[in-house]
Amino acid sequence: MDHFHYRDRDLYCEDLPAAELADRFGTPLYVYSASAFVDRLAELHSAFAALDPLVCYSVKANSNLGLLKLMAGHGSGFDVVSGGELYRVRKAGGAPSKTVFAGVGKTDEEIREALRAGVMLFNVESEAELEAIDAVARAEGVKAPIALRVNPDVDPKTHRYISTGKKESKFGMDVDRALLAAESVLGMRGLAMTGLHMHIGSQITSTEPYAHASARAAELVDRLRGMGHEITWCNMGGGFGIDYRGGESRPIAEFAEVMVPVLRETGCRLAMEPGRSIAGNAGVLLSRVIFTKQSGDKRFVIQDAAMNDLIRPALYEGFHRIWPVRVPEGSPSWPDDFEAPIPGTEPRDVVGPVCESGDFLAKDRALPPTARGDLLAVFSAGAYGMVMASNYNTRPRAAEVLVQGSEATLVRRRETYDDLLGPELDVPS
Ligand SMILES: Cc1ncc(COP(=O)(O)O)c(C=O)c1O
Ligand SMILES: N[C@@H](CCCC[NH3+])C(=O)O
Repeated sequence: MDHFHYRDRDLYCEDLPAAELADRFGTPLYVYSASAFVDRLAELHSAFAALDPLVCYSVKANSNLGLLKLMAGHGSGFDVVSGGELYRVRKAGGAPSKTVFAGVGKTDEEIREALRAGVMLFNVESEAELEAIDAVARAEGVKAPIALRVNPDVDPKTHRYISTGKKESKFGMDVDRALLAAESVLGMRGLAMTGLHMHIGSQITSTEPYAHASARAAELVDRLRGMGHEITWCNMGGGFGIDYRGGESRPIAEFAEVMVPVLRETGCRLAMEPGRSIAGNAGVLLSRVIFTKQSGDKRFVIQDAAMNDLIRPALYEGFHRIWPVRVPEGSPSWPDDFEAPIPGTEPRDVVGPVCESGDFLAKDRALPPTARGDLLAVFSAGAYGMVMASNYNTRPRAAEVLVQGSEATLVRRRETYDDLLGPELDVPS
């Protein structure tokens, strides 16, 4: 099922018209399709079934409590990178025993909390971190289950800001260092190395880097076992790319095709940490046009979603398809190709109200004529959208709504100005 689709000229999320959601909950508004989350989880499970997989949904992509609850209810595990994310997972009823904890800078306090919660694996990113976890675990009288995060030195051919598996990355350890570290783990009483971890980057749209990484992983599992480590988990991270423009992603089954035969040889269970490939196309951001204007030859659409709501265009030159919620006559209800000329459109910059020239959602984008009050939909906004939102310009963060069939549940209300005062303290005069 196509979770977001046009019926005639109106955008729907599952069985609900997007315009109705915008009227009911206000804009800007993040709209998520529950079925999109659940279907994608099922697709991952079935593609990798031969490896008895545990999908650890990467909370950083979208940490809305309602969504975490939905995922936990469907048996998902979680990938967290902070004490805060672990706290949210637990609040949502997620099982720590299905939760992996990554991050290059875990504090002793976070390590202790995670140990007490009983996380499934710490993904360890440096020698210094091994020592820290060992010390905390011994003080707690337990053994911490760990996996070394190894950089297989493959180029994932993605944006440089979201490439992580190269030798020179701040994440993980290169293979040689990891092997030395693995030797030293044998002498650490607070650690039990039960897994191997890799994550090579994000928004990866070819299978080749995964084929390389899987081969390296299989080799390494052998070597670690040779040293005496009982490796039972192979965690290949996240990173599967999605369609932002349309047509660039690969089906999950194609990634599985290159990974499964290699990893099956290890006899390990597969853990994975998909974020974007689950959440990305399960969400859209709805906005309402405030004004239109022309400056020189440029036409601007000023709408109420800004860089504080969705920073990907400003930060990574991220491309998000934008199309009216109700498409006017004379334009296609859904263009086949957003980068080719589209009849009934003119190039426009879609910008927000924030006081920065970098506050844009799209530049020179083909859009049908729009007027004050019209609604726009910004697609593929379910991952790294709301989680990266801020209150810049003292703008309340958007509401989030979860749609299932013809039911809409508000899973986060729009912030009020009072919410924005937060824990800030009045300075005594
Ligand atoms: C260690 C780790 N796991 C999982 C993810 C999730 O990646 P993605 O959203 O691309 O699936 C990331 C982010 O790149 C990550 O750094
Ligand atoms: N925030 C990035 C992805 C970060 C990947 C996290 N390791 C994006 O929006 O594309």
